[in-house]
Amino acid sequence: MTIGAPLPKDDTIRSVQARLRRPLVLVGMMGVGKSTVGRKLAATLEIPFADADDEIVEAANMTIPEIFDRFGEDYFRDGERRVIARMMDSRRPRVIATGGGAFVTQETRALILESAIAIWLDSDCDTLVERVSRNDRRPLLKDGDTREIVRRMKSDREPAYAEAQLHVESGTGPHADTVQRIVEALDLWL
Ligand SMILES: Nc1ncnc2c1ncn2[C@@H]1O[C@H](COP(=O)(O)OP(=O)(O)O)[C@@H](O)[C@H]1O
Ligand SMILES: O=C(O)C1=C[C@@H](OP(=O)(O)O)[C@@H](O)[C@H](O)C1
Ligand SMILES: [Mg+2]
Repeated sequence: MTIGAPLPKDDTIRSVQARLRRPLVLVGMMGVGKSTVGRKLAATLEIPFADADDEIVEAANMTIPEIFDRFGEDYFRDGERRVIARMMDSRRPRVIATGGGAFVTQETRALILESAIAIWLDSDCDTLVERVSRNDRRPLLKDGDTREIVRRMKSDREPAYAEAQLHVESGTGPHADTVQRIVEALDLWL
């Protein structure tokens, strides 16, 4: 009997670990699960995890809503690009979760594609809306109807996300299901 979500087979994990030579960078819409799935993916592959948003907060010594409020989105994107550029300096394998807009900035996207393996995590709008509604830490959602903003943003951003090397569904099941799909996609791709 299997209890809980399936985990990738040990030999698949070991085979991916042995062939991984670059960081894995999770990209995709806010609420898709980059931060939470990313942490679990890193634990599964026994490699370090970092969240670019956390590094921006640390570097600026301000929360993300404070940065948007005081300096605006362009300033945030510039800081995000610099933080991610620094993170790409080391090519050692690790998992990096980005904020949803990072891969949409052309220069940041080019940096990631050159140095890492980008994995586009994708969910339908209903799932995204449900997940982002769990907290109010995302400044781009504060003015207007969340469903409408998410729908428009997803459609605007999809051409950029589609440049990622891998595309993996982050469905309504447990996080471990998404981790399993990522490991399987890497096993085929590497
Ligand atoms: N199967 C799942 N995959 C990803 N996230 C999930 C899943 N189930 C629930 N969530 C939740 O969705 C919310 C958003 O996840 P988060 O990792 O912060 O997304 P992101 O970093 O992409 O904005 C969190 O509360 C997370 O626990
Ligand atoms: O999609 C975006 O533009 C943003 C997503 C957020 O990160 P998550 O994708 O982790 O929510 C954060 O970087 C900021 O609020 C902007
Ligand atoms: Mg996140």
